[in-house]
Amino acid sequence: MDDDLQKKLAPLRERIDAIDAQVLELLSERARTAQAVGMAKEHHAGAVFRPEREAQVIRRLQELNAGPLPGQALSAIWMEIMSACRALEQPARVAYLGPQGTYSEQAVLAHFGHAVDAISCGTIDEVFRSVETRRADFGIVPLENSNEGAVNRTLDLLLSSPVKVLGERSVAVVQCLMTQSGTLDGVSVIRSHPQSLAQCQGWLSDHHPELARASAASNAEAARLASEDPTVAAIASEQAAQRWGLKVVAAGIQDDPHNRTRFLAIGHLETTPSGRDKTSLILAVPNEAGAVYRMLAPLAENDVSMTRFESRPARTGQWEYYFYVDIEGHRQDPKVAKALAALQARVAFFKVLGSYPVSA
Ligand SMILES: C=C(O[C@@H]1C=C(C(=O)O)C=C[C@H]1O)C(=O)O
Repeated sequence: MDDDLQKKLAPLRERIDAIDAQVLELLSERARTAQAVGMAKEHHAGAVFRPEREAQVIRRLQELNAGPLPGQALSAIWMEIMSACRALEQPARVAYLGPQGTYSEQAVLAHFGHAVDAISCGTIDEVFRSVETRRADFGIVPLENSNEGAVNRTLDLLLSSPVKVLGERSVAVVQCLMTQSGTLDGVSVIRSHPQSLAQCQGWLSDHHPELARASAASNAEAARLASEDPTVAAIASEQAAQRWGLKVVAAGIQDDPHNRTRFLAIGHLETTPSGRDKTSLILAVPNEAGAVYRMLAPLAENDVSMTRFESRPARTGQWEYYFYVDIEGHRQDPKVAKALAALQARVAFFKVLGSYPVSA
């Protein structure tokens, strides 16, 4: 390295070393304090993971932040700090739709941090079952994709399962084309989950109309298959490429550059209000004129905003539907509580899936 540069860097690096030592000292102090919280909770049989508190910690730091680090970087750093502190109390066991390298795994790490026992499941049903039987403390399930719409299996299981929704996490979907060699030489087929193939169909038709497309159980499974067969290319996340030792041929090939998937965190916890929350409900009304209008009136009357409305056939063969409704606010907020009480009195079916912090 050139001498001049060396001279400039040496004192700056010394300064960084000194700062890191201070940061470490403070982190250790924070971890000891979190352990004290853990002991108090154990004494009172309180839950280790408190989503509303974690949301507040991150929101407060976002407000305090004067830069230069962007807010997103702070959130990611503090998520890991809290994850490590939590793990001193007890590492969370989190079930997700595997295998490793799926966007679901990314959602686990973004929502709970890396200091967790991530349990890979073969199906969305298995994720729910793992939480219900308490093999896992929490689960992460895909709810909707900004391109492809709702994940129906998740909607159906939310209806029948006793688990609660305790958080949401949106993950940017960046689809990558990958092979063993990093080129498409000798490749005859592109494999991926059908939803991912659908998300990239414009790009594939423009760039590689000659290559056959075939479905795989998951993107990560497609990557695994490609790692065993040089004639297979996979569409999956960059993490899957790393996991299976593949090279990326093209990145960001999804037709919509803003493609995102929203996941829900499920478990047995009831969260308390964090200050900015959402409540998810399932409702049904008799199949008659004006019923949906009347069903929703208590929300408007109590000034509660609806942020999502989705219907799903009730499978009675009668053209009846379940409505999946998200509203702003926590079920313990007075105006939400009032709206929900009025709503419950007018519907044929009423289920609160949970109230939880709006994700940053
Ligand atoms: C330390 C606590 O326990 C966990 C860890 C947190 C943290 O590290 O800040 C926050 C909430 C909990 O998930 C707490 O409840 O305050």
